[in-house]
Amino acid sequence: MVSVTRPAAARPAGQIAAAAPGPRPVAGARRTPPQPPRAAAVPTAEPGSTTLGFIGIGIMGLAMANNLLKAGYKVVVWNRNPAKCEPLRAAGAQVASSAAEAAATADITFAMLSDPEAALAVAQDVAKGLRPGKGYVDVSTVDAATSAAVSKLAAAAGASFLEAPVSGSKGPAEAGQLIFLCAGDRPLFDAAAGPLDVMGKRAFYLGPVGAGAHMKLVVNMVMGSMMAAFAEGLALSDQLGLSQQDMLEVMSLGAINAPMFALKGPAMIKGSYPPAFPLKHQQKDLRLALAAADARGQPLAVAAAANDLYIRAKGAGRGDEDFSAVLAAVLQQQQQGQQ
Ligand SMILES: NC(=O)C1=CN([C@@H]2O[C@H](COP(=O)(O)OP(=O)(O)OC[C@H]3O[C@@H](n4cnc5c(N)ncnc54)[C@H](OP(=O)(O)O)[C@@H]3O)[C@@H](O)[C@H]2O)C=CC1
Ligand SMILES: O=CCCC(=O)O
Repeated sequence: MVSVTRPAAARPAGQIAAAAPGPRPVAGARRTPPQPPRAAAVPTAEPGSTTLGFIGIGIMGLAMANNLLKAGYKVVVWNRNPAKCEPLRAAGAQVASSAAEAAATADITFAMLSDPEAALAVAQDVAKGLRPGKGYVDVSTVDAATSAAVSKLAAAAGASFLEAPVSGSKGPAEAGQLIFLCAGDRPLFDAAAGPLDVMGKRAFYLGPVGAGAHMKLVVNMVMGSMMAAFAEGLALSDQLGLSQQDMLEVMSLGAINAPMFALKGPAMIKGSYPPAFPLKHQQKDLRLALAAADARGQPLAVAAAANDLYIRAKGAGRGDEDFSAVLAAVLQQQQQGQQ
């Protein structure tokens, strides 16, 4: 993986910096509230010796954990519905009985969970297994406030924390071609370079906790709006008696060419939306991006209109289909307009 932002690993594999001793109590001094243990350095992850935790074995987690196993890392996994861990057990993973057990077993634990509520709930259990010298990397797409809350839980346990949401869907996850948008503890970013390299093609280090979440929400806000506009284009082409196939080809040759259109378009034309990126997650990302913009007084007129379409599609029972099923909401509106 080429990373513009990651320097060479800061320390040799396996070398753990000792935690600095806390300040001596001073007689007569005012009592200070209990401080969280200071985070000790996380050893650089190495295949063969490092145990990696993976929590959240959904569409993305399954592919990502599988790649870690294939690269030779020892992997311990946990999922709320334990049946989803079975393919990974068959591939050599250890299956933990709780998120806390996975985090207690692993040196660095990754989590790929559906939304802010899930990320926070699971982090509360994970924190019970975290210790100084361990790292927690949350790769779920959440808002910055949730990420900060998860970061605090890790810090209270003396562990290091990195938020690292990903760009790229099921295919790139399977191919180890994700793009990581990392922020938080820089030494953990360096220590996790190997696993990030196995799962992705590029890892950005963007700064303090919140920067990764924000970058992810901006990118997915644009993506959700693009997909909604694309769906409207397909519907309008059909209305105008044009070939949708021709529309795809014309778009593929011009400045608005995007891999997403070529990837999703042919199935959309057939009314087929096999889930790679579930529509309910795209709607969640638009909701979070709109809230982040609203908090800063920025209107997002296009994204807000797109969000309405995803809400309609979700309401029509399409939340677990691919986000390209937003076309179904466009077609439904089209039919209503014609009645
Ligand atoms: N699919 C994609 O293309 C991409 C998705 N993302 C983001 O990655 C995250 C996961 O996406 P994806 O894998 O597609 O989603 P899935 O819906 O396939 O998986 C969601 C995971 O979260 C778990 N989960 C949900 N609620 C809870 C809870 N309360 N407690 C414990 N576990 C819970 C699920 O467990 P269970 O199986 O038990 O329900 C499952 O493991 C989301 O934040 C999404 O926005 C980011 C980039 C691309
Ligand atoms: O969050 C999902 C992103 C999907 C993608 O980048 O293709």
